[in-house]
Amino acid sequence: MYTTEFLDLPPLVRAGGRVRLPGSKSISNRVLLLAGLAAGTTEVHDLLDSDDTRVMLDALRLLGCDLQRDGDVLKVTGLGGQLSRKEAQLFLGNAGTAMRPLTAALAVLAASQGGQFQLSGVARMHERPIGDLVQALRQLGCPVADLGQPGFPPLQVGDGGVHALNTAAPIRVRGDVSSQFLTALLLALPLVTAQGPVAIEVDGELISKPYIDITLRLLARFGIAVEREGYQRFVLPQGSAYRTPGRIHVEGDASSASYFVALGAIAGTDQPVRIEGVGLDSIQGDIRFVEAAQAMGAQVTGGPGWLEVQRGAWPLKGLTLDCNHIPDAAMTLAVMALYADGPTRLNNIASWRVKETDRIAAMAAELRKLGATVTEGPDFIEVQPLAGPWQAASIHTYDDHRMAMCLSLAAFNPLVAGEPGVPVRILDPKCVGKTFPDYFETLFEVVTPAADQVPVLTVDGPTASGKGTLASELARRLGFHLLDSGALYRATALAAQDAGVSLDDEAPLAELAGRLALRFEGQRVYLAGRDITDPLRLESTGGMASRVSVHPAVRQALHQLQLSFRRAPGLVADGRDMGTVVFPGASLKVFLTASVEQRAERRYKQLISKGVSANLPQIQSDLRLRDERDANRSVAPCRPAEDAMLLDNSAMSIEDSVVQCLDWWRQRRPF
Ligand SMILES: O=C(O)C1=C[C@@H](OP(=O)(O)O)[C@@H](O)[C@H](O)C1
Ligand SMILES: C=C(OP(=O)(O)O)C(=O)O
Repeated sequence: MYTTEFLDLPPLVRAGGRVRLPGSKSISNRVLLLAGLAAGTTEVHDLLDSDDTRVMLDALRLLGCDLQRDGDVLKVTGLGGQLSRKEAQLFLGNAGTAMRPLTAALAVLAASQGGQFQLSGVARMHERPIGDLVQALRQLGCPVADLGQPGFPPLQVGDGGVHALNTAAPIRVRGDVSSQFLTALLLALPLVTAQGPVAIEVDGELISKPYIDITLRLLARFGIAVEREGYQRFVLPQGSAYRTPGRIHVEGDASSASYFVALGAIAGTDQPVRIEGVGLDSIQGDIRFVEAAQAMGAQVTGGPGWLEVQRGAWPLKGLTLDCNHIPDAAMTLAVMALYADGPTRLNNIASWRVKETDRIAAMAAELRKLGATVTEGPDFIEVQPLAGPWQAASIHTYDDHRMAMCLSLAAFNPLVAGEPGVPVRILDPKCVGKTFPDYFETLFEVVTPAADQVPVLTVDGPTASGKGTLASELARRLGFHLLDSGALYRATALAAQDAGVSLDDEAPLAELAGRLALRFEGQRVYLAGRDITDPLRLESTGGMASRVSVHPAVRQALHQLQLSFRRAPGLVADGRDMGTVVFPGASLKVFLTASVEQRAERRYKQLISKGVSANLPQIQSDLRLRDERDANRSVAPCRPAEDAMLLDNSAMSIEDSVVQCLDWWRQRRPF
């Protein structure tokens, strides 16, 4: 997951390949709660691992459920309807699928067994309505206290006492704010059917109906057959009891699939975008996003557990659609609308206003930043395709995973072949952690950036100038790949040593460099499968690398390998000729220097701290020698590029240097 302050997406042109989706949030949290309430152990396969499921798991653990991980399987041993703890404070983040159902289940359990639970979440959760559910629970006779603003979390359910519940009369609940209130009652009320059946009646037009279908299907898997009259009246039969199915599989998330369906529809594809984990047989209502995407032009085929998407009509076709049945995936249509031939109007989406953020307002504001004309109303949004050029925009994401994922699709803006397009900056990309922590990594695996549009920042400088530390910190803060080009020369030197090749023998050295089997894995480096991280850092290896790197043929052999590090979202390249030779078009070139005395002292301290004996005057004279050799070699001498920014860090902390470079970087970006 990218935890950077922002993530810059280069303009993207093509897509294709295979995507494996994470598990469905809606199924995961329902299954977890049902397994937690049931007796016995449920093996949950392919559970979503994200913020929303983590808060549910934490809550179940606090309530006394036993949770055991076994590879990809989670074994949940439930409470069997009996509270094992009578008090707990539960933090539920911004997960509606945890807050609403747990409120109902704990209200019922606390009232009937004597208990008291506090449920809270992030600030936005405390602005998301829950009053209709609270009212329904109070009708039933459950004590529920508002701990903040009435009608919103935080809440306290139960007061420690045992209360007789009024299950004879139908429980009425409003359905037009969120279907999760009805879902919550359906999941919780089997707990109070000992005396007789319990009926729920919906007031007003129920929204987001397909989510009720998911609830009913999963209840059925846990042995509860709900009788129903459409979406108006539901009856839980007397004696309903959760029975674990033993083993249950979570489908891939159909809402998450929408971004990749859109990708296939928008991007030119060499091969289709294949989406695995969810298919046309999905029990999730958001699978019907496929129909909307097809209506806009996407070519979609699919089967059980898979979908394949390719661009069909181009530009896409604008559409007008009642999106009440696909409230989450519909957001994706608003971004597809940018690529359409006419306006797109999404109707009946009032619930967008009370989700992770006010999504109608947020979507309108961010699409306008890209240059679109957007009209919004209380329950609709209308987007006109872009008339003029796209604007490079810095997109606010409002701590809303879907804003981040949807707006990433705006990076496909080089609509005319040959146009470079503009980058899109996604602020706070870690918000995708709610349902799809690796969204951006997954995206980068299947997209191709526009030619020469992946940004590069080079850091060149002499030995021990601190460029390695600076470059890796810059890469970390920008979420970019890192090329430590020195490591390639060092690895070549080690490979030569292994093969008994002389460091002066240019042709065989170049041959070795050309087929270097190097692999970088986090902080570790492997050469032909052997971990060379430590030998790579030895002073003696540095000296050998300096000798190897004077050979033009070796430099040439490593050139292509270095270029291959330039991948989305961007690259920080550290070395001696990154800005001058390898990436002459880099957006920012930093040439880092420090006095020989300073560098020698740093190196000296570094060695001493590693327990290696060192001699300061010796290090100084070695450095002078290497500087001279590097600066005066005929090929790619270590000198600043003409357009490089010089940074003498002799008297600067690492953080000061990082801040300075990020400042320059920001100035060069079009946001
Ligand atoms: O029950 C569910 O799993 C959900 C129901 C929908 O909410 P509303 O019923 O509030 O529209 C949906 O937006 C949410 O992401 C998940
Ligand atoms: C509305 C959403 O989440 P929640 O389950 O918190 O309601 C969503 O995921 O788009």
